[in-house]
Amino acid sequence: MAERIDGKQVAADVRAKVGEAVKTLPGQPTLAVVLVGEDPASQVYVRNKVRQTEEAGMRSLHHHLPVDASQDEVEALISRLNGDDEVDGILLQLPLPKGLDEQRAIECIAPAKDVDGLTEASAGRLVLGKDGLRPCTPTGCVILAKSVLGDDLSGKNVVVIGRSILVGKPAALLFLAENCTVTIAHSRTKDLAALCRTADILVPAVGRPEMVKGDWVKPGAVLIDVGINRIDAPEKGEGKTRLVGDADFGDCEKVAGHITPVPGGVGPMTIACLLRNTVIAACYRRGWALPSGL
Ligand SMILES: Nc1nc(=O)c2c([nH]1)NC[C@@H]1CN(c3ccc(C(=O)N[C@@H](CCC(=O)O)C(=O)O)cc3)C=[N+]21
Ligand SMILES: [Mg+2]
Repeated sequence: MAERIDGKQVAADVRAKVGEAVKTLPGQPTLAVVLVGEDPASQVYVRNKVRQTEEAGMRSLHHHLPVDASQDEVEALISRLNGDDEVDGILLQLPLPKGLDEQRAIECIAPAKDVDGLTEASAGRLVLGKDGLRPCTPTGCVILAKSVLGDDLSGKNVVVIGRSILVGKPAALLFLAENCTVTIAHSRTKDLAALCRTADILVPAVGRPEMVKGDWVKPGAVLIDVGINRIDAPEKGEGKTRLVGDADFGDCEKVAGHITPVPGGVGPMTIACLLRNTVIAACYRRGWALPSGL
């Protein structure tokens, strides 16, 4: 039976390290969170981000625009935060309400404050192997893999399933930067199961509930499940739902060596890495030395 990787615990460890790092800095990093509209799930995420930012000893500013805010209003707020010397990081909560152009809005964020790592500048620096702000969920995947395999991932075969801008592509590049041998699988990949069985580290990130089965997994492999899918759960009662990953946990845990659960796996790491990026952004921008142990 696979050992469970406790993402909640690893995320708490990262946040504790961030908190320790913050104490050693000459000033207090500030994260500005921008929420547009009233999406209930986004409101929960934003509340968690604000709370955890403050728990790590940083300042958070919360900006809320109405659901009918125009593209110009969103971009004007971002420009103002770009120009505000107090602000180290800007998080534009996604998705934006219909009618707004997400990519254009993200592109307004000053690269130095891009704590989500989603601007063209951040993506370009990742491809070029330059230091910079890395996307949070993929960074969380690498940290989770290291939590069981140790810091040296060199030579590991990694299969990332999914090529999204937010997760799949940057995850592949981050594992490549760790000297892994990386394959990106996607909807046109032939014999996906056989390819997945070559993976020492398997990273499904497609948003398809329980797609990865036990016989896709190499015995002893590390399975980092990025999917967070809400599905009907009639066994819990009428109208009830539950969260599942992209891997069939009950099936895969019989084969894998280590496996992340959903919930409690990659999800909590995303926020922890956002806090970490806020410290990194503050240090780069203000010319502070990056604290060790981050
Ligand atoms: N600019 C931006 N950056 C983001 O990083 C971003 C975003 N927008 N919009 C929404 C998605 C989603 N996201 C999650 C963060 C934490 C959990 C998380 O902690 N999930 C818990 C379960 C939560 C539950 O029970 O619903 C877990 O997996 O254990 C999930 C999803 C960040 N996102
Ligand atoms: Mg695809």
